[in-house]
Amino acid sequence: MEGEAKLLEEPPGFDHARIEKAVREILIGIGEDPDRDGLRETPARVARAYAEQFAGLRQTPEDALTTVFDADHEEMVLVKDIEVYSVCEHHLVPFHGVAHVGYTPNKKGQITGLSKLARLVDVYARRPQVQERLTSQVADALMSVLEPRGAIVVIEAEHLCMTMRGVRKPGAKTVTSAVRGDFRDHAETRAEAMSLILGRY
Ligand SMILES: Nc1nc2c(ncn2[C@@H]2O[C@H](COP(=O)(O)OP(=O)(O)OP(=O)(O)O)[C@@H](O)[C@H]2O)c(=O)[nH]1
Ligand SMILES: [Zn+2]
Repeated sequence: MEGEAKLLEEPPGFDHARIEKAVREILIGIGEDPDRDGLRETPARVARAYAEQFAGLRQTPEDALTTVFDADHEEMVLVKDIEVYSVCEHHLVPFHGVAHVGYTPNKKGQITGLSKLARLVDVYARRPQVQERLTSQVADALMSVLEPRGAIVVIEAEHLCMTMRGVRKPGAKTVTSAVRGDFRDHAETRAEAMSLILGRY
């Protein structure tokens, strides 16, 4: 699948004990005392938080796009401003922003539940990511599961690794897009989607 991350064939089950052990080591590594009151439960808390933040590693797009309806609608469907939280794979710190996800139903007029598009974003956002891959994975998954005539995904995000550390440029926004099918082939369809995304309609 285009843009698909190279993951382990079968990602192992989530290993709480291993994460707890590693977080304890990190605390020691930064010069902290992992046995002091405030930190004693931290390794277990981090493991629970990671189980949630990285739940997408154990999910497939089919888990998200569970509902497909037949509707007499072949025009564009776009859900914009879907809040997205992910974690950059370089520094394991968050990047967050909004995703806009659209598609044009196939000739059979098959559509999916609107919430399912947001769930699909989460399947890929809840993994160590780069924004570019997240964007194309959502577009490719939509194409392969729903088989629409086209798909468009635009993500606007701020990366905390550029804000709170490193180059320290708060406010810098990264915009990525992936267009498939008729959004790639027809400039007018793409322009219509972009004007809906930008609120110029
Ligand atoms: N293309 C892309 N780059 C990203 C993303 N998230 C973080 N990065 C970048 O990944 C790069 C990693 O660069 P390195 O030079 O290996 O790491 P570093 O020394 O911590 O880099 P600085 O962040 O510049 O301090 C940085 O330029 C980050 O801004 C992303 O989603 N997409
Ligand atoms: Zn980063």
